[in-house]
Amino acid sequence: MKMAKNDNKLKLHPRNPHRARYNFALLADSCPELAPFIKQNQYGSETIDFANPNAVKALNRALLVHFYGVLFWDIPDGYLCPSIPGRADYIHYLADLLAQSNEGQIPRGRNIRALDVGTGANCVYPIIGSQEYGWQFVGSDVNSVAIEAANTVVQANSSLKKRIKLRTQTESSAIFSGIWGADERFDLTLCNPPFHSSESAMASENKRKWRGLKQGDSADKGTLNFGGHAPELWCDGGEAGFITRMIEESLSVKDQCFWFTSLVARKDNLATVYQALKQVQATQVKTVEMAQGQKISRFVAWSFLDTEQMDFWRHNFWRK
Ligand SMILES: C[S@@+](CC[C@H](N)C(=O)[O-])C[C@H]1O[C@@H](n2cnc3c(N)ncnc32)[C@H](O)[C@@H]1O
Repeated sequence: MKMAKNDNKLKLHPRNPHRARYNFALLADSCPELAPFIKQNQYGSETIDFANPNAVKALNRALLVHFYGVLFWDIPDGYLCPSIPGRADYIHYLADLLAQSNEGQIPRGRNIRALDVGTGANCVYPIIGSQEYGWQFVGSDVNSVAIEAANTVVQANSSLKKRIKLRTQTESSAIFSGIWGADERFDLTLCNPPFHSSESAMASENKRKWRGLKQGDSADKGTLNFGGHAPELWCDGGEAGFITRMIEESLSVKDQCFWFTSLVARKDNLATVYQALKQVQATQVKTVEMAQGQKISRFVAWSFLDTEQMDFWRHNFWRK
């Protein structure tokens, strides 16, 4: 089992455009609604109040318009307002993963198809992936309100409309079944799984994080998930349970995907994930570490294809 490590753990991916400090003046030029939230911190630098969900939402809108040309983006009240820099990192490391099987070249364009499991109302992974690399995305979610909100964003932006489709998962315990067409191929699947195992576990963890935020921890790059509608953030079995179900289901579409991947936020869950991958006899398994603000995150990637099948795949599907 290979463990890919970053040279500098606290830095975002080299291609991540959010590596530099936020230039708030430039961002407010692109999105004037950010301006009223900009203030000076104790060192005289411009910042916003990262504990204020409206300020974080305005920052996200500014980042999405400035870096990704997304002219309209919104989420319903209480839904997950993601940290854009961290989400972008996962996409760039996925591009590297594909490049490793493509003579170092990142495959770009509409031939590359990705499935974002649990895309949420924010639809941020498909937005970043389609704008950075031209990939096509299907975003799935069990929450129909989230799917409707994501679809409103996609339909409002002509650059997204051609590349992103949304599908509702009607069976809450299913991951791929009901979403993945009989002959459908995906080059990648990605997922930021529901993390907590119950609503009460989520409430106590959030309380702890908010206390930390008020004391100034990890506020600068917006590493916390602001908002977050309860069912977005928890499921039976928590993160480990969700990923285990995904691994089990991946077996049924094993020849229709190049790399399956999922974030694993809690390091302690890796052992369970590796055990599940052993059970299904995945041919290749990689763990890729990423820096997300102050903490290290990671995703696990698995495939049922061997290198010969991967060569066949890229010649057939990526070179058209
Ligand atoms: C932690 S949120 C991630 C949202 C978004 N991708 C992000 O990173 O901000 C997890 C998402 O998974 C969705 N979800 C839960 N069970 C699911 C399932 N079986 N299939 C698809 N989505 C599911 C939730 O509704 C929620 O939107």
